[in-house]
This record gives sequence, C-alpha cells and structure tokens, in this order.
Amino acid sequence: MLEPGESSADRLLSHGGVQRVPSDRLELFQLRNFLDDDLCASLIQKIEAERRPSTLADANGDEYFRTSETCDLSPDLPEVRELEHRLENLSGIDPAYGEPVQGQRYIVGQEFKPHCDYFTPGGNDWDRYCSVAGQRSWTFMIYLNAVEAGGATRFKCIGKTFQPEAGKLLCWNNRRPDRSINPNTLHHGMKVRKGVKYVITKWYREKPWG
Ligand SMILES: O=C(O)CCC(=O)C(=O)O
Ligand SMILES: [Fe+2]
Repeated sequence: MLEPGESSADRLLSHGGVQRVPSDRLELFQLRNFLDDDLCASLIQKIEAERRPSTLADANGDEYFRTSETCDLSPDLPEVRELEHRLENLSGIDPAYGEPVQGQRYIVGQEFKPHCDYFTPGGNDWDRYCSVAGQRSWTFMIYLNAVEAGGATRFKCIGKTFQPEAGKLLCWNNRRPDRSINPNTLHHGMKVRKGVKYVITKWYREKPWG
C-alpha cells in the first residue's frame, strides 16, 4: 500500500512501458508516449498563449540560471484535467499533494542550469515555500515536442542524458529511501540550439498543497 502523497518504484513499474534508469543512486523512470500528439499540441498552444519569465526559488545571484518562460496552466482546462487523470493513474499520488501544473518554454539559447528540484532545508526560502506543503517529493516532467537541436536534460551524477521527444515522461524521487533529499537528482535543462522546447512540469509535496 502506498502512503498518501507517495509513489514507489513498484507502483510505477506496474504501468506498462515504464522503464527504470539503472542506478542505485536515485529512483528515475522514463515512459515514452505518455501523452499523444494531439494533447501535446494543445498544451503547447496554451503555453504559448500565457507565458511569463520563469522564476527561481533559492535564488543564487546568477540571473542567467533559468532563462526560460513559464505558464501556469489552469486546473479547469480539459487538457489539464486529462493530464492530471493520467498522472494519478500512473503514480498513485493523490492530486491534492500536487502543485499546479506548469508549462515551460525554451527558445534558442535558453536553459535551466544544473539544479535539484527540492528546496534547501533551512535555506532562505524554506519557510516561504515549504511551511504548508512541505518538501517536494516527486517530479514528473513531460516533453511536449522534439527539439531540432539541444534542449536535452542531463543528470550529471549518473551520466545520463534524455532527449526531448513528444509525449515522453521522466519522473524521479527527489529523496532517498529514508526521505532525506537526494543530491544525485541534479539535472540540467540544456540550452536549446535550434527550435523551441516545451515541457510540462508537475511537482508533488510531502503534504497536501492546500
Ligand atoms: O527542461 C528541462 O529539461 C528540465 C526542467 C527542469 O528541470 C525544471 O523545470 O525543474
Ligand atoms: Fe528541475
């Protein structure tokens, strides 16, 4: 049985097509064709329509650290409902533990430098971001298109790089089995060299989002 708000390797691997990336340093999974092309195209349209500069928690003084744009996708959109439904079916995580779905867009030269998705415990922004919902637990990320050049996601600590592909999902546990943060989740949304890159990001918390 899964605890509320949690997923697990067993749960994810029981879903046809899910592959675990072989590493004992983190729990990381890939699923091709999680979303079909129509849903991807429709989500891209929504992201195009309403984007704003991406922001950074735990800012580190580098204004070029995350240069993409972000779209807050309304939970009322039929596309987002469909996505949420699929995510719940895949992960078993109660949607109440999820942050609102976001879209990210990178044009040529834009990137998200190497980072982890968890918040630094005791860091400047810990209270602001985590006092209600707690730490980020799982990340689910879906590529909405193939990119002409660049735009891969590189997990440095395990030497693994993923290429954008329409509908492909990556997900990982930001913590170790004892639920301490896992620095091996360090990843880099690399610069787009040609074309435009669109992804969906969905983060879950250890407590209900509220
Ligand atoms: O765009 C990517 O490849 C990575 C995105 C990411 O790491 C994030 O939004 O936290
Ligand atoms: Fe990230």
